[in-house]
Amino acid sequence: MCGIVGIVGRSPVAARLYDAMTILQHRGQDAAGITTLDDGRMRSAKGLGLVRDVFSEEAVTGLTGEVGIGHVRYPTAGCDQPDEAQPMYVNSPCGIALGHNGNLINSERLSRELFVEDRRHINTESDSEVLLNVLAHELAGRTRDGLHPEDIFAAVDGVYQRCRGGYAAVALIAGVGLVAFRDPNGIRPAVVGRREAPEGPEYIVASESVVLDILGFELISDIAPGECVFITLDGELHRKVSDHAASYTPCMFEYVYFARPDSMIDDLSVYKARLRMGEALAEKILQEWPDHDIDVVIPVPDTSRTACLPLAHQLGVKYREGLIKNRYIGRTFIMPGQEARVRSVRRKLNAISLEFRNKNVLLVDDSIVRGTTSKQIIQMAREAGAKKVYLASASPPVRYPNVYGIDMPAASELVASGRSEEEICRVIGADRLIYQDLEALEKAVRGKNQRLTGFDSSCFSGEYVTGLDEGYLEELESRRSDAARMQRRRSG
Ligand SMILES: O=P(O)(O)OC[C@H]1O[C@H](OP(=O)(O)OP(=O)(O)O)[C@H](O)[C@@H]1O
Ligand SMILES: NC(=O)CC[C@H](N)C(=O)O
Ligand SMILES: [Mg+2]
Repeated sequence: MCGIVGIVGRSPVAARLYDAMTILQHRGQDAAGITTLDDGRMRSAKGLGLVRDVFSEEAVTGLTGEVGIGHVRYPTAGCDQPDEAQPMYVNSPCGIALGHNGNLINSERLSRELFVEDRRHINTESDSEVLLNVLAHELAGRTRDGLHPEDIFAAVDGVYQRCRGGYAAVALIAGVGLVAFRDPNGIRPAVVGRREAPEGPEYIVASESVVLDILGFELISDIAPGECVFITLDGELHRKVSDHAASYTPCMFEYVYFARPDSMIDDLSVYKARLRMGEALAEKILQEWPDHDIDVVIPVPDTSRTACLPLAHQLGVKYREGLIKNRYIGRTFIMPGQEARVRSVRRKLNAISLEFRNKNVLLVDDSIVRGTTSKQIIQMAREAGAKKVYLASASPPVRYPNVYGIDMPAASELVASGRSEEEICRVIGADRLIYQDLEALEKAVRGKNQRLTGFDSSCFSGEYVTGLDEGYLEELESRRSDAARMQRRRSG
């Protein structure tokens, strides 16, 4: 997953973009970048690593301008090359910089088309470079007397017709303004907000509403599926939903794991959704296992905490923080490479023995993906003296790859792929394993929201809202599995 932000301000924006990116850091830890626009000139700085490592104070000060965009990256295409860091830039038909969250499922074909038909050269393996070039090509036919809102909307319509997949993007167009758009199914999230500055209104676009809270902007709304938001350099806001809008199916994994709990996505509080996930899971446990012998409920920090508290409450069992997290180690799931992920779990989590010794413990996690975390913490719980170790997951078994912006491309790496729940339980070494049902999860997340068509729950159900070309998943696995990546690295 990646994080995007864009601001059309009335005073320099670089420091605010920097702050926004630190707020979105949980969405991508591999690379970060900012591009600003100052008097027709784009200024850019980007690099590999966390936001605080990429930007010195001088670097931020050098990014002058009252309009700009920022990006934090967690790759789903290409790898961790510096030239794949975003925002990316093209200079034809005018200066355009773009930051993208998501993943295109037809980028190979588009890349060939761009080369052969549109005479554009793609220089990296990044699908975001493809998206940027499609946008640039669509704008190119429409720049006769400058770019007006209708031209921008028509160009983004062209993007919707050509680009399949999940995408929320923010682009800066020199001399024109800031453009943001969201894929026709609304898979990836994006919101727009406003703030009254003494000099006039300022606008912001971001992946998550928490950025607006902290930077003092009012949330106007989510960007709708298939909607384009265009803010001119004078601070005029234009919006249009395309006829190509298809469904309203945000990514379920945002609510389960990715987003911060203090964000609102598509009118749903992530925090409340997680509380309801915990309640629903408790109901299932009580139904299937009324005579359970759980002595204590312990969350696997951080993300599962919100769901774990109401779960323990509903079971009538003590909630204890028995696993302590080292706050200086980032999210392990989004680290590149299985080796790094395995090492990090142990360095990141440690058990407080007295909460485990001679007890039947229920560990609660938000999700079990590769099983990296669960295998290790179950072992840790046993070493700390637990009598029985049970595990509950607030989401169903992850059996299918994600193709819309979360880097789980290979079914063979998912611990639940092709396995029954009993087999998974054995593999991770638990005494009992309880998963949330998909129907209960969707009900818990949706709450009373009637606007959504449903969710993209493909990693749980294997049903992909955009449909997939025959052989796509096999090709993705052969290109992006951990083994394939290691092999590529070894052969230079
Ligand atoms: O089965 P796995 O492949 O291990 O993936 C699932 C785990 O990874 C995530 O935690 P992570 O450490 O990334 O972040 P968190 O601190 O936000 O929970 C998630 O919350 C699960 O704990
Ligand atoms: N996780 C994401 O949103 C990744 C964006 C883009 N596909 C990249 O690899 O840079
Ligand atoms: Mg976790």
